[in-house]
Amino acid sequence: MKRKIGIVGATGYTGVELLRLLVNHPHVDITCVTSREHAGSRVDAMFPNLRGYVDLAFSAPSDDALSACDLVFFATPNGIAMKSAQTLLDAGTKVIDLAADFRIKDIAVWEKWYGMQHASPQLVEEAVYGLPELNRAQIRDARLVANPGCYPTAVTLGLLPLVENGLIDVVGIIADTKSGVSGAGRKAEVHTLLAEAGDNFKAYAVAGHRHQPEIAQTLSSIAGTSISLVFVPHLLPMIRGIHATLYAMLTSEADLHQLYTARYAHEPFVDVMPADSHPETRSVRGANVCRMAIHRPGNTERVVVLSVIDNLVKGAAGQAVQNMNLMLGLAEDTALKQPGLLP
Ligand SMILES: NC(=O)C1=CN([C@@H]2O[C@H](COP(=O)(O)OP(=O)(O)OC[C@H]3O[C@@H](n4cnc5c(N)ncnc54)[C@H](OP(=O)(O)O)[C@@H]3O)[C@@H](O)[C@H]2O)C=CC1
Ligand SMILES: CC(=O)N[C@@H](CCC(=O)OP(=O)(O)O)C(=O)O
Repeated sequence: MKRKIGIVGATGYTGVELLRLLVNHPHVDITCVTSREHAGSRVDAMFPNLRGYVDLAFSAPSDDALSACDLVFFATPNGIAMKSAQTLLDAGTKVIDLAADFRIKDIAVWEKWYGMQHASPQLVEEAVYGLPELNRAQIRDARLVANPGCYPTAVTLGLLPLVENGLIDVVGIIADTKSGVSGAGRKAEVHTLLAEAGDNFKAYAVAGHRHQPEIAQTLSSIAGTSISLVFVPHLLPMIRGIHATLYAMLTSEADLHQLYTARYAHEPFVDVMPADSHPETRSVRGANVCRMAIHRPGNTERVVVLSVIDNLVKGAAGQAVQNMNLMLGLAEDTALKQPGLLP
């Protein structure tokens, strides 16, 4: 029997990406898609790429309607899923939040970075951080999954083998990251206008970005000690993609390429390229893949990892479907095996 799936916020960029991936999923039926602004409109009127695939209209979000689903994705701004999650879980509906409501375990830290009071602090401990390469077994048993942020996915996967093996200095790691404008969502904002973001390149949030504590939480818990990480995001004049350039100082010698290939040998959605390669964002466009390569410039103690993802796929909707497959006891790669879109 097919599982019933709901998507809250189905008119946003991650919402429509969930739709694109799930219409080809053999074991699920999308039964409820919400939008407050476009309630009553047909999905394929708004998204013609889905004509012939989806015979549904958007409805206003309602916990009653969503509770009839087996699993609900929240592809909504921060602070929305936390208001409905308890009701849905009580009704037996599993929840995956693509926003950050359940990512940070320390509620005071979350409230500081997200500027609001948490509405469901009782659920934060239970929520599983949805990075399958780290938490696969717990995700399988989870009712509530906090899908990781886009930058944290690229950065954490890029540093994981080094941190797990205690090979780098945990002070002074640098994550120099760049994102395409779809990372900012579909809502109208001046800084993502073509005339503002096009033919331009700039850093932002250097003083502090909410993904820094998310990355530090994960890496610190792996390292068993507090990690210090400088995280600098930049906005690139492209639509999809994240490129993370990660710098760390080695404290022990190891064959790093061998370490990475062994760590990710059985991971369906992590690709380690030959050492000294240069992964391109376009190679993962539309694909649920984190592609990376390891460098030791000048054979010094400095290691440089290059890690790329599509922010909307492995950075959001694709990773969410990967988590859904695990939570529903399905093959993890169902509906997710496709290469990136070149050129
Ligand atoms: N874009 C990206 O690359 C990534 C995004 N994320 C996270 O995923 C979430 C969704 O992002 P994205 O798709 O880009 O966002 P968008 O701004 O593109 O879409 C947001 C969606 O949420 C709905 N929505 C807005 N406010 C509410 C509300 N109060 N109640 C219910 N629905 C609401 C909107 O529809 P309507 O207003 O009509 O209801 C819309 O469908 C965000 O939390 C984002 O941080 C995570 C990783 C990557
Ligand atoms: C380019 C851009 O603006 N990116 C967004 C981050 C993406 C995002 O969606 O944030 P979450 O992953 O935490 O949900 C930003 O920096 O705020």
